[in-house]
Amino acid sequence: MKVAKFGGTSLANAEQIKKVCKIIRADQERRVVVVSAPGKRFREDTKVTDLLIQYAERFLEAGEAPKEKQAIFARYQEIVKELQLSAEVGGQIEAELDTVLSNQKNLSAERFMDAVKAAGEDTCAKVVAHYLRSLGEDAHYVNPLDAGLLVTDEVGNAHVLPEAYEKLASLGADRGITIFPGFFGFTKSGDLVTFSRGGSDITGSILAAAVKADVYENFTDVDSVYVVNPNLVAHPVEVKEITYREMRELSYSGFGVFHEEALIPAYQANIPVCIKNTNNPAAPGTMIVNEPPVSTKRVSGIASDSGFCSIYVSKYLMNREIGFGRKLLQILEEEGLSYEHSPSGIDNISVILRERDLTVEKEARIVERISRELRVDDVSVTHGLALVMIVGEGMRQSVGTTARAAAALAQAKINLEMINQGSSEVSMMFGVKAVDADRAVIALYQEFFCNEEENQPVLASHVSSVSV
Ligand SMILES: Nc1ncnc2c1ncn2[C@@H]1O[C@H](COP(=O)(O)OP(=O)(O)O)[C@@H](O)[C@H]1O
Ligand SMILES: N[C@@H](CC(=O)OP(=O)(O)O)C(=O)O
Repeated sequence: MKVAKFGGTSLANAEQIKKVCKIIRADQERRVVVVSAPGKRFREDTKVTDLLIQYAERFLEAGEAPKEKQAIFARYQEIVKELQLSAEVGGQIEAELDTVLSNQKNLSAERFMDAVKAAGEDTCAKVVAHYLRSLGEDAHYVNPLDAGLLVTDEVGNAHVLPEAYEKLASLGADRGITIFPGFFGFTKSGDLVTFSRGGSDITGSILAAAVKADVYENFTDVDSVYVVNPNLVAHPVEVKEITYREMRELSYSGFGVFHEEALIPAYQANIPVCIKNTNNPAAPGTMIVNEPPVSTKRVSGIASDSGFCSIYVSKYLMNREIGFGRKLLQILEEEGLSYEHSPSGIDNISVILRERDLTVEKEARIVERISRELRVDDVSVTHGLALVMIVGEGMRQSVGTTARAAAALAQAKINLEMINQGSSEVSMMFGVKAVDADRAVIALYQEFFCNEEENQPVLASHVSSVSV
């Protein structure tokens, strides 16, 4: 059995939904289908999820938001009309959507926001199920509450609870085609909570693990994952196969094509993931697998993400001071901050954080506490950083990758704020000024992918020899 997830771009309008349904009908193994909310129809368009957020913000501010509500209804009305669903079905779908948008009673502002956001996927799932039925298929919408998709109570950032998998397993035995809305689940007390943005990928992965699917197909709008963001480099090299570990690093570092948290459920259940194109389903796509291929390129991908800052701390003989690292991280913990990376030297350490988590007040308090409580020689904060990551299982087997990357960046006149090799040895991180990030990615792409000889395949670590 296959679990197929279709992203917002695949469901942006009636024409796209028709393509999606054709894909579902083309393979009887596609029995569990996860859908996102309609995405952008063209570059300047607004995703339905963003329209819903605008609506909820305005509603919470003014007690009503008729213009914003109409924009949402208009998207679904157009889809319902072009799919030639009956007026009765259209009316029912609209009434159910209206109930969610108008019902703020007994809900806190943040719960209302999550309920409204989730209505994008929920309504879309109902539309797709109705359309498939109009084509004669035995398709049914399933609500995550009834199915048992239990999640933590972290509004806008839920995580699946382990007991959800057992409950969701029975979806595999359901008759016909299950159409399941992505992006949200329910707490044990029955409150709706959404995953983080882009989280329909996570729903698909959870369902694939729960029903022990043969493959989790993730349909989007590109033929494959590319070694670099295709918005940055025209027609970059395609990735045919990539490991969970490489993809996790690259998703974390900015590959927007697949949510970074979506790999874990599939990985733990050993379900291969295939990224495919709704607009070109015949293309083989990219397989995300457990082991690297027998011969693997040293670099599998290059990504970058901005919005980081670094707290630099130096103190003579820091290496001899037992508990220094713990005390430093404890200050961050007490300020409610998680950290991303922490490169260190003998007398100094840097802690990299997401900038959005560090308010001006928190920063001042942290700097003051580090100076006073840890009696350091120097503490400073650098803002506006981007992390550029080169990732590849083959890096473990090859020497000189860091030197080549650093030389390529130097040649492009990009100043390195820091270098950090991931402990797994499949990634190398370069901290650069955010304004230099795109140039850095392009320079690294040219270094590792524009000269084939320079990125010759090396043997993967699990392979001791190849027979020819
Ligand atoms: N390395 C990459 N490979 C492929 N696509 C990428 C990569 N990095 C970023 N993207 C972008 O991810 C987009 C697909 O993700 P997204 O817009 O979230 O799709 P969906 O609506 O299907 O969820 C692509 O159109 C592409 O612009
Ligand atoms: N619609 C939600 C969840 C999602 O996964 O969307 P998409 O498949 O368009 O990335 C969002 O925009 O965040």
